[in-house]
Amino acid sequence: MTVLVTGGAGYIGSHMVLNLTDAGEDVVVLDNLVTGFDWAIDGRAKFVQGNAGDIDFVLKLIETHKITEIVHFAGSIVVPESVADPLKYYGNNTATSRNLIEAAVKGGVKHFIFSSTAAVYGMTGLAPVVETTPLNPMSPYGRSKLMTEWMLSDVAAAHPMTYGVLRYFNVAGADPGKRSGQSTPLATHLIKVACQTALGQRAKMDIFGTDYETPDGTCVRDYIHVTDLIAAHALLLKHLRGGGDSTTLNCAYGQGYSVRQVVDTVKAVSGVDFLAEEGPRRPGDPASITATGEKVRSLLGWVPQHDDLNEIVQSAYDWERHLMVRNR
Ligand SMILES: NC(=O)c1ccc[n+]([C@@H]2O[C@H](COP(=O)([O-])OP(=O)(O)OC[C@H]3O[C@@H](n4cnc5c(N)ncnc54)[C@H](O)[C@@H]3O)[C@@H](O)[C@H]2O)c1
Ligand SMILES: O=c1ccn([C@@H]2O[C@H](COP(=O)(O)OP(=O)(O)O[C@H]3O[C@H](CO)[C@@H](O)[C@H](O)[C@H]3O)[C@@H](O)[C@H]2O)c(=O)[nH]1
Repeated sequence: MTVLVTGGAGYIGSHMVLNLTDAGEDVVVLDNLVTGFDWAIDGRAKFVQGNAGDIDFVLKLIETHKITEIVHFAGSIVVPESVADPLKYYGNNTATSRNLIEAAVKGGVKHFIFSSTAAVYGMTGLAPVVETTPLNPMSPYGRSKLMTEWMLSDVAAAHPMTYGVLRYFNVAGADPGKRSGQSTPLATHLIKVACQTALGQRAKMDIFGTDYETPDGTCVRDYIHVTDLIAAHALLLKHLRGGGDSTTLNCAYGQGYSVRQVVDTVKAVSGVDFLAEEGPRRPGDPASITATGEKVRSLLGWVPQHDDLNEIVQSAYDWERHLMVRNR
């Protein structure tokens, strides 16, 4: 059994690679390094640089390395960028995934795990969503991911491949052993940006929108530690290998935090009272999105170990400091 991890040089994918290699699995990473880093790929995995949407290239990889499962992280991930440049997202998310799935079917891959997103739900109100909540994505990013979910469902009905879709909520934090973390210097994620500001890498940060219908007027998100998220992937892989049915699961804790709460937590953890300027809304942002995570707990026996905002922020902050030293 060899697992192909697309996007394994990126933030979340590199943590999946560590989880698999720590468990003694054979892993091939396919990444074009557009946002990822080769140094983030664990040395026990084989790295191939290339495009996950190149059918012939991927098919050859599948045959050469006897790939039995694909965990597909590769893609473009910034919600406001998808509003400004939708074709990039329909290209690198929907079309790339379509080609990768074709290669998987042609190569006889048994199981396929896909990184989907909370953004498939869109505007949902303040109540936590469940997997059956109607899907109404409000950004091209969310729609580009939902189309891949639909393709997987159709393909698995027609071919002998099972799949797992994991809808991630807001991922943050780093490997406890500091082997990887969110490393993109221009990342747009709130916790990353706030940590960079606390460390003086940015003169200030912006709070995008203070007039939302939420308790303090700023957007609410369900932040999940990357280690817990990857544990859900490992359990899902086990489920599929054991003959479990294809499934779609929210990955979240069921606890929402506002932008202001996150900024305050980063200030408390870092001890720095940095400047967070209130500004207009950012395009494509839903006001609030949280999920209970009940299905992933009951189906896979997932038990989060790091569901504490202070711990998540501390982990992200420690990684940011580590990166500063590393990049000096
Ligand atoms: N970060 C989050 O909070 C979050 C939340 C929900 C879903 N996701 C999804 O998780 C996945 C991983 O996100 P991330 O935060 O690790 O992002 P990332 O940008 O760090 O990682 C993406 C990786 O994919 C690679 N890549 C991109 N396009 C490729 C292509 N066509 N062929 C080969 N490699 C390619 C990049 O070089 C990078 O290494 C994405 O699919 C994203 O949509 C992320
Ligand atoms: O400098 C910043 C950055 C973000 N925000 C706000 O913080 C919230 C969270 O934003 P961000 O961290 O960029 O995450 P999302 O836009 O919610 O998207 C992330 O989380 C989604 C799942 O919920 C994933 O699908 C996306 O890939 C991932 O980027 C939003 O309200 C932003 O407007 C700010 O106010 N200031």
